[in-house]
Amino acid sequence: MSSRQLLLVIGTRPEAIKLAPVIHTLIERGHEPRIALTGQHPHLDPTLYGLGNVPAVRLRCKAGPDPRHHAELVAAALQPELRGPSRPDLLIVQGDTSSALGGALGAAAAAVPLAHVEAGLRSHDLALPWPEEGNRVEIDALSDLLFAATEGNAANLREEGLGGEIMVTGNTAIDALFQTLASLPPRLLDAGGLPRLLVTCHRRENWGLAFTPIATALVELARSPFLRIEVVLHSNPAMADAARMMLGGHPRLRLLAPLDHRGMVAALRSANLVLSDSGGIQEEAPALGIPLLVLRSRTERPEGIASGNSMLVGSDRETIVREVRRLLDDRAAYRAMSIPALPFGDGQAAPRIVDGIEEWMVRSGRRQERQIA
Ligand SMILES: CC(=O)N[C@@H]1[C@@H](OP(=O)(O)OP(=O)(O)OC[C@H]2O[C@@H](n3ccc(=O)[nH]c3=O)[C@H](O)[C@@H]2O)O[C@H](CO)[C@@H](O)[C@@H]1O
Repeated sequence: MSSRQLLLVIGTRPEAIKLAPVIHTLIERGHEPRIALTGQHPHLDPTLYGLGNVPAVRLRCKAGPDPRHHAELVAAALQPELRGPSRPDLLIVQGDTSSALGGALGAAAAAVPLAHVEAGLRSHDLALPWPEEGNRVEIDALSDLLFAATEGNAANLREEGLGGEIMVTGNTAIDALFQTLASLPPRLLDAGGLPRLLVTCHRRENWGLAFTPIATALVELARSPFLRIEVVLHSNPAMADAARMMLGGHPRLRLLAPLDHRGMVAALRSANLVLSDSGGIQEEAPALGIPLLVLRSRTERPEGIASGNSMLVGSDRETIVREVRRLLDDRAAYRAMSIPALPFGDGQAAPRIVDGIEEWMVRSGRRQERQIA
């Protein structure tokens, strides 16, 4: 079975975090996967995710202002890989980036079967977030294998009547979270320390001027000497520059350079409250039992809200300030949001995904044998 070729597309940090458990499981089971690094995050270092020894092809497709154009660049740059002597039997993409869409378009053009990890996420609004919602819809429609993280995600796919095979696996974000947690030293109790508010913000709808109400809310919250606020900057300069300009130099607002996954999980684990528009953090915070206020007006991850761990606050200054203060003042409301829950998976998504891939390979091998006979 290991002679079958598997190629996984990775463009950004979250794709590396979420595909690493799948790649490690494939290797443990004797497969020899390869990765295609698209260049969307140009400084992405595979060694940080334990992927240093995985054969990699670098596509060098820098992301520009037009994500569709980037997807098309990735699709074109993949063609020699998809049509040459190392043509994969299956191309695997994850999530909703333009790299993932590029992988899917490239696979379709070269008639290479496609698997989508984290299929079926839907906000049901193409603008929120743009372009990710449209990317997901398009990738799912092109996929032969659809690995849905939750039953809700699978139901979204069934409603669309797609042709691919659907399997509910959990999200590999939770596998990665548990693995990273296991590598951290035990948490020291910060007895008597000030409550910590951890903030991340990078969605396109919060870029530039749209970040102003969020920044104003943080400055207002920072008036309290009884709160520590830490803002983790994103590697995207558009976001980091806006945050530095609007928040830099404030004595009670610490701006942190982007963290590696260990650093981020450690920061999440020791926060009292998180404010974020990140998809991955919406999955991780409930598992850690850290209340999360989501800086978006809609989410494709309603499971975190249903489990009581997160709440949508959008980007309205007043709502953000009110909800942060309420949770810090109202012990019962805080406690209700801090019960750890696993609505996105139990940490065993990668073995289920690899089971699905192996079963699919056996079936497709039989189909090919029948065609030859
Ligand atoms: C619309 C949407 O929701 N799209 C998502 C988008 O990604 P995102 O919004 O989740 O992106 P980020 O917030 O950058 O990443 C999150 C991960 O990064 C870790 N992290 C964070 C800050 C840091 O300084 N250091 C870190 O290590 C963090 O703990 C977490 O694991 O693309 C993914 C791939 O396709 C999709 O899966 C996913 O739907």
